[in-house]
Amino acid sequence: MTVIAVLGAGKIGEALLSGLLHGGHEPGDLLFTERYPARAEELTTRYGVRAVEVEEAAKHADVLVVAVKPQDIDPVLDELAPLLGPSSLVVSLCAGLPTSLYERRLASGVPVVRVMPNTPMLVNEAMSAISAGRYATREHLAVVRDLLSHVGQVVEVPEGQQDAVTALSGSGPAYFFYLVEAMIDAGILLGLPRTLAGQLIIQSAVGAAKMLAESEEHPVLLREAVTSPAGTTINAIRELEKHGVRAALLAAIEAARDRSVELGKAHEA
Ligand SMILES: NC(=O)C1=CN([C@@H]2O[C@H](COP(=O)(O)OP(=O)(O)OC[C@H]3O[C@@H](n4cnc5c(N)ncnc54)[C@H](OP(=O)(O)O)[C@@H]3O)[C@@H](O)[C@H]2O)C=CC1
Ligand SMILES: O=C(O)[C@@H]1CCC=N1
Repeated sequence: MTVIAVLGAGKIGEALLSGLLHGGHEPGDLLFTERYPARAEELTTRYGVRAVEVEEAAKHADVLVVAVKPQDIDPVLDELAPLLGPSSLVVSLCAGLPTSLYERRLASGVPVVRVMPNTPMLVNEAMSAISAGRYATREHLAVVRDLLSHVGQVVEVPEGQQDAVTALSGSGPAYFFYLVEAMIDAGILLGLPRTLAGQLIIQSAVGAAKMLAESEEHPVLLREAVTSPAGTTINAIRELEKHGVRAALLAAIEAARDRSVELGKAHEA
C-alpha cells in the first residue's frame, strides 16, 4: 500500500486523514507532522495515525502532502529540500502556491502535483482539482487521482485555472454554509424555533444538492420548477435580485481568486 504523509494536519490535513481512513486506508499507511505535540496526540488518539518528524515522513512516505497555510510554507520547504529526490512525490494543497515554487526550492526533478481539495473530504464528497508540475508524469497524476478518488471526485485542470478553482470549489463549501446560516436566521426572524429552522433548511440544502447532482437539469430549470406564477418564491427572488445577491457572489468569488493569486505572488522569486 502507498504510504502517505500529511505535513500539517490542520483542518484540511485532518479531513484528508479522516477521509482516507473512511476510504479504506490503514492507519499504519498514514503519517502526519504537526507543530504542537498536543495537537499531534489528539489526532493519534482520534485516528490511530502516527505523528512523525519531517525526516521520517520523507524517508517512509511514497507521497508527501503539504497542508500547511501558504504563509507557513518557507520553513517546510527548507526542511524538505535536503530530504527529497526525483523518486519522491510532493502534493501541495496550498492555496495560491504554484508548483514552480516547489521546483525552485527543492532538488531538481522532484515531481510536484498541485491540488485544490475541499473539506467535504470529511464525508467522502470532496471536489479536488489536480495539476501536474514540470516534473510530474502521467503516472504521478494517476497516483494522486487514485488517492483523492477515495475521498470524492477528482478533475484535472491546467495549473493556470487553479486560482479560479480555489475560489469556486476550494472556498465553495463556506459559501453554502454561510447561506444556510443566513437562511436559518430568516427562520428565527419568522418566529420558528432554531432547531426546526435548521432541520428545514439543512434538509432543503441536501435535497437541492442531490437534485443538482443527480438530475440532468440545469439549475435555472430546477429553480423555475419551484417558482409558481404569482406564488411565494418569485417574491423572494425579486428581493434577492433587488439586493444584488448574484452580483455579490460574482464579486465575492472574484475576490477569493484575487487572494489566491496574491498568495502565490508573495512567493515569487
Ligand atoms: N481549509 C480548507 O477548506 C482548505 C484548505 N486548503 C489549503 O490547505 C492548507 C491548510 O489549510 P487549513 O487546514 O485550513 O489550515 P490550518 O491552519 O487548519 O492547518 C495547517 C496546519 O499546519 C500546521 N503547521 C504549520 N507549520 C507547520 C510545520 N512546519 N510543520 C508541521 N505542521 C505545521 C499548523 O499548525 P498551527 O496551528 O500551529 O499553525 C496547522 O495545524 C492551506 O494551504 C490552504 O490553502 C485547501 C483547500 C481547502
Ligand atoms: O480560505 C482559504 O484560504 C482556504 C483555501 C480554500 C479554502 N480554504
